[in-house]
Amino acid sequence: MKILSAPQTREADAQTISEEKIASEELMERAARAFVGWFENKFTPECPVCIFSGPGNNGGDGLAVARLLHQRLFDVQLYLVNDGGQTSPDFQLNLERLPHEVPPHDITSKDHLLAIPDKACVIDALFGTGLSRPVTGLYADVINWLNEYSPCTVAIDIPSGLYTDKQTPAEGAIVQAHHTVSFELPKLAFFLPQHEQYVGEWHTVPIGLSPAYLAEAKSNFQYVTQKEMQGLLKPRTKFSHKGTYGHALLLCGGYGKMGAAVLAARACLRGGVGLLTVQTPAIGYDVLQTAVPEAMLIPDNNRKHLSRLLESMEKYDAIGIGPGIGTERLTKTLLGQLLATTDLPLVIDADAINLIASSEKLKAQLPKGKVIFTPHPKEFERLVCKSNNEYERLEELREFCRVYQCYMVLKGSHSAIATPEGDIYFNTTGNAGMATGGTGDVLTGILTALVAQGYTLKEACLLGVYLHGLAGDLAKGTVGEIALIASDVIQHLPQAFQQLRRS
Ligand SMILES: NC(=O)C1=CN([C@@H]2O[C@H](COP(=O)(O)OP(=O)(O)OC[C@H]3O[C@@H](n4cnc5c(N)ncnc54)[C@H](O)[C@@H]3O)[C@@H](O)[C@H]2O)[C@H](O)CC1
Ligand SMILES: [K+]
Repeated sequence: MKILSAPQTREADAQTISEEKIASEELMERAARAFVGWFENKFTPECPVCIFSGPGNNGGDGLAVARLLHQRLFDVQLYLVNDGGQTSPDFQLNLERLPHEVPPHDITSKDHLLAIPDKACVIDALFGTGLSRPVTGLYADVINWLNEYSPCTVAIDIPSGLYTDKQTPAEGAIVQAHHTVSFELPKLAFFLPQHEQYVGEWHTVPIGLSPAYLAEAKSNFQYVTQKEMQGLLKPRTKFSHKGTYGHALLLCGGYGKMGAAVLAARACLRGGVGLLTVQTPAIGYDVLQTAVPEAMLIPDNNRKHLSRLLESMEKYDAIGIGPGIGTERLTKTLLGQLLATTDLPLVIDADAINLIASSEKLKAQLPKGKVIFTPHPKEFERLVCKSNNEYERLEELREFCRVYQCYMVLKGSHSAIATPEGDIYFNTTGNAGMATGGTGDVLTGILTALVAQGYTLKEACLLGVYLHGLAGDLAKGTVGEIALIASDVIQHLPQAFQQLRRS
């Protein structure tokens, strides 16, 4: 699903109004009703509501919400914050529609701010997508005060002060919302970890924006939905056999790091691969054969580290390399030989990324259109570069994938999947419990399995990352976030496949 920029949101708005031949105030009413529908599911009328409206249409939404919540028996206090600027026509209209039981209180100085009741919910309707400069002055005073004293803040459309699709200048104040209820689609800003403290939990509510506009709009940013992922999942056919689902080769493990190999191998098998061969240092022989009996094992000549590339790779369909391999010189040589000789698709993770990061020669050997990298932010920094903020990092990510014609999964709370064409997809499954050792090895196993089964590299990235997160979410349901370990993710993969198939 596309993510729109702030100007595109305005265009979508305008096209909807013209196609449906409605007045803009009607779209605002729809938006307010959609917000109130969400709000009523979350809060009861026992909860006092304080609404802070700014001068534009986001403020107008706040006024309409005040009226609708009052009709639904909520106790509403309404504050109009204005430093002397113009108000929008739809703001004016909704001001006139307010019932007399909801008198607006003007806030034109911070001295006008009144204490917020302990159990109140604050609705932030100061600014939305029309924010045109960093928030300072009176508005910043109000935002800073809300951030300090509001027990619970729900932002309408976007936390006020946060830019929709670019870096917010450091001097701008930003609301720290607990919930953000965005109209129709999430904003790009919601997917960046640097904004977690502002966005809180985000939700979307449909307001019927023009489907034609949404279909035609060009955007390099998308987010992954369950429906799209369900469409990617291939069914198994009755007359299939293990050969139908590919043969994966995993190069992983090292002295003291055999766990990484076990996790990757188990995840690869649970990812649906037909056959799996694992090459590990000799020391891993007993470990792998005992822990993962379904996998075939080729021990390396070297006891502790991978050192020798297999002579023939013909029977394999995909190779995963990296978990637990270390950065020994011999292993680096093996990786160089692999990059230079193979025409198989490669999933490159962990120390294999670090090895490539340390060598321009290895980077130059990367086969075009054949590689998926799966770095976490530190590995990304080594492989690509450091960035000043997460927007800059997204640009660096796109550029790297374009130059090297590769795919990359930048792991994080909304993992970003970049393609050689310059598109970035944000994943929507997963949870903080997955921030634990070994979950990356699990992802490598899943991706390798999907590529071996014939999914394109892009499909494998999207589906694999989605399923990995979904399995993590299901695991959270049984063990919670704190105690969750990588093996729990593997254990819940079967359920994740089943849930996606059924959904
Ligand atoms: N399609 C939709 O999603 C719908 C969105 N709606 C809501 O409308 C806002 C966007 O409204 P807009 O009037 O364009 O912008 P804002 O309310 O965000 O603010 C504009 C207002 O504020 C002034 N301003 C901008 N930046 C600053 C600043 N830093 N300091 C002070 N003043 C500032 C600017 O000059 C204007 O006067 C969207 O988010 C939704 O909430 C509609 O309800 C319909 C559907
Ligand atoms: K807002």
